[in-house]
Amino acid sequence: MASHTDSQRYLSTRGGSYDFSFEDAVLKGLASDGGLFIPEEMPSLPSDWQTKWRNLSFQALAFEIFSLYISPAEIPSNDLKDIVNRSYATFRADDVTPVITLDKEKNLHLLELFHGPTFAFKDVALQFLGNLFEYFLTRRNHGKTGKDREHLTVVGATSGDTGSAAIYGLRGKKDVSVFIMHPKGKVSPVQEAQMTTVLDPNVHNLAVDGTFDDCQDFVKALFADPDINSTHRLAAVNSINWARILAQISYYFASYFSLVKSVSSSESHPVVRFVVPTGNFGDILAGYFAKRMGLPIEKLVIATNENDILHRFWRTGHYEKKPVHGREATGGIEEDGVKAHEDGVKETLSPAMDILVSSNFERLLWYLAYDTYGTGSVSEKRKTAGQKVQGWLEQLKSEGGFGVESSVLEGAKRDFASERVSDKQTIDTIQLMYEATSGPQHITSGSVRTNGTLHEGHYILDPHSAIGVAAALRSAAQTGGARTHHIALSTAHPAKFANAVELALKTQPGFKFETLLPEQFVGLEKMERRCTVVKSGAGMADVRDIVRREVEQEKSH
Ligand SMILES: Cc1ncc(COP(=O)(O)O)c(C=O)c1O
Ligand SMILES: N[C@@H](CCOP(=O)(O)O)C(=O)O
Repeated sequence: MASHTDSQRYLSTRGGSYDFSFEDAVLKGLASDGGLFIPEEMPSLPSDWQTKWRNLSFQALAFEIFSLYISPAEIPSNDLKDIVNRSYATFRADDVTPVITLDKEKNLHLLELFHGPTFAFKDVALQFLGNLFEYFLTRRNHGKTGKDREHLTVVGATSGDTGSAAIYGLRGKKDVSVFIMHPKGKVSPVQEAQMTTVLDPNVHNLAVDGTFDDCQDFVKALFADPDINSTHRLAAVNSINWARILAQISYYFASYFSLVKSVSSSESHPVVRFVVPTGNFGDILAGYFAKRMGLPIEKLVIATNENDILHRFWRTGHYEKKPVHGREATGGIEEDGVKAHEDGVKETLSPAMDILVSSNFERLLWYLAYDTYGTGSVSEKRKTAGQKVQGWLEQLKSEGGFGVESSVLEGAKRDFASERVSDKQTIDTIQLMYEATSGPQHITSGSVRTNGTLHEGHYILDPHSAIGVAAALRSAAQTGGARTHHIALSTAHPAKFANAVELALKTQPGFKFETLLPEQFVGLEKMERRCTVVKSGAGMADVRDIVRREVEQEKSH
């Protein structure tokens, strides 16, 4: 086990690229063998963490957690504290990620993660990552001028939220250009406006004629391309970047402490399930790290929309882009009566989760392989895990899917459960929660904010958060409700998703969507925009040309 001051090293999930420092892992983003970085050691918590950390502020808690992964030799403690404090000073909530109680009888709580600059959970990690990039570059470029200065070309893919959070985390930062690809016409109007109205010269939006997965494939292809890598230093802002996962671990601990402090003394060790609306598997993976580190989480519940590759994996042990009939317990028809879609990604009312292949699932696969197949020394176990992951991902690429042995699936089920929530159930849940919360008295712990999520005392969920709440209610029914606390992660503000919210609430007396709009969104749609279109049929080389051209133009100004 690593201690507080050891230098944590990072390895690749595909077996290669060992022995990177935190700085290398953050600046490289993706390992050169195509794998994702994970820490060599799962750090152990201090023996007195429950008492020592219980009353810390969010910032102080984040600092303690980050210090288990980043040695002071890499980032001196005072510098790390300063980075953390600056990252969360931009949040509108003093406690950064408050917890509220939606249903006291059912012990259903909501972890509000949308109080950052772009009103989505991504801000928690991307404010931090933006400041980290700046810190490393300032240090590397000290005393350098002109061409000697290191310049980062950040490339990211978004289904709507990562893009604006990355742009807000990096706009105007010296020595950084940021390129964000979004699927054209498939993000919400507010999300599109949030990204494309940022006119700082270092911000470049690309609208790709395709899906989020096409954007994510372009990002991975650019990282694998020797040509662009010989001229540009690429960096990642998606959750393939380890720092994204690390930053998200904090709120699992913070919300656990909020809960412990709010429950009665007879429940000093409450049974807790976290329910996470899931797409790229980054958010829930941070919960998995928290659990492996020692946070007492009974289960992590994956909540998918109708793009349900992960839910099908937990049901069948097969990770397949297309559902394979006969493998589904119900022959392709889920128990909720919704037929699994046949091809590609489906456009749903929760667009930020319209993802076919979840990039961070690879990190979990590595741990499952390590725990299931590892024998011999630690390095032999790591090697075997890397080989297994490599084999599964090759199969995913060549055959569109792979299956795992039952022992691997059992390992996955030990820590996770899964639920799939249809569009109809999403709408029903927004309605249900609106009607069930008829006044602020229903929200009994944490700080209730007048940030637009309440309308005359009724709580308004965004569609992604509604998926988490729907899954939490099902899980509560299965676990016998009250004994288990469910903390559902609320990942975005409802004002970002007019379509679903209006659909759900248009018949509610007196409801007007405009009243939800935070002042930051008012008039956004009329502002000047800048965006380059990547036409259908374009390849990685076309995107590479755009990146080269726009970086050149930016530098010449
Ligand atoms: C609002 C919202 N909820 C949930 C998710 C899913 O999170 P993850 O991709 O980390 O699984 C995303 C994006 O991915 C999102 O933007
Ligand atoms: N839902 C995300 C998709 C990208 O996920 P990431 O967490 O890997 O950046 C988005 O909103 O862009």
